[in-house]
Amino acid sequence: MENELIIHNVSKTSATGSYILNNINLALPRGSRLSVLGPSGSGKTTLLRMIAGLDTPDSGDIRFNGVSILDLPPHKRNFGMMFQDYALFPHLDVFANIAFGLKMKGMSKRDQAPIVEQMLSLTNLKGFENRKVDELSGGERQRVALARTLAPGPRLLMLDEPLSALDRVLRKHLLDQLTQILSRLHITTIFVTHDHEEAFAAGAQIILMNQGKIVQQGSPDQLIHHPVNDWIKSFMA
Ligand SMILES: Nc1ncnc2c1ncn2[C@@H]1O[C@H](COP(=O)(O)OP(=O)(O)OP(=O)(O)O)[C@@H](O)[C@H]1O
Repeated sequence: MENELIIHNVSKTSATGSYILNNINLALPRGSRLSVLGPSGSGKTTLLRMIAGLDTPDSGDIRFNGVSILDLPPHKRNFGMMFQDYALFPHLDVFANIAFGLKMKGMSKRDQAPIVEQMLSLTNLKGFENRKVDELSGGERQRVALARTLAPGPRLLMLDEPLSALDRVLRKHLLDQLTQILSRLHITTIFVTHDHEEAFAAGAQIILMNQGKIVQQGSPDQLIHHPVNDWIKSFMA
């Protein structure tokens, strides 16, 4: 399958000279789902921010459909990113939250409506249009955030710890819901987490990061049964 996103020799160092990302190489086929797994501080969010255009590498290249995107500002990349805290607008209702990106694109309210309808149906939120976001449960907020991210039709979807704000008990259930929604979409997706179970459920391929490096890439089975070093063995245990 053709690779859609290519990350080539990407590195970034901090002001003190230590690596935040150390020679990252990655190729994602169109429609694939990748989980980025690693402990806190391993560089997962920085990698997403670079793909999104919110941060720039010191060296290396990021290409989408064969074209370098490093000079494109975030809004021109047409990628969707959902953050840990969802960053919803509490004073707006569900409809206005989902329509936000469409409004920013200058789309008329008339044209927004059918897209918002489609998103409400995809995320099982029909009937919630006029509810204020601060009256919703954590799981409902998560689905509003997903609907808002998907409404403008992004070419790539990035989810940064999408379950971390939720109750432990709810997580498994919501992870199932999230993966069901994603499997209906056929959109290339990158799912960042520090939780093995979430990583395995969300992506067919996993990259395991530590100290700014990809230490192993493979299927859940390869990571569990064939860890390439002792650090990975103990992290997976
Ligand atoms: N702009 C920056 N300048 C200096 N150091 C930075 C910068 N951005 C991130 N870092 C450092 O780089 C490392 C990687 O951070 P990053 O947020 O990417 O990790 P992470 O794997 O997403 O962690 P978490 O799971 O805690 O969110 C951390 O040690 C962080 O403190």
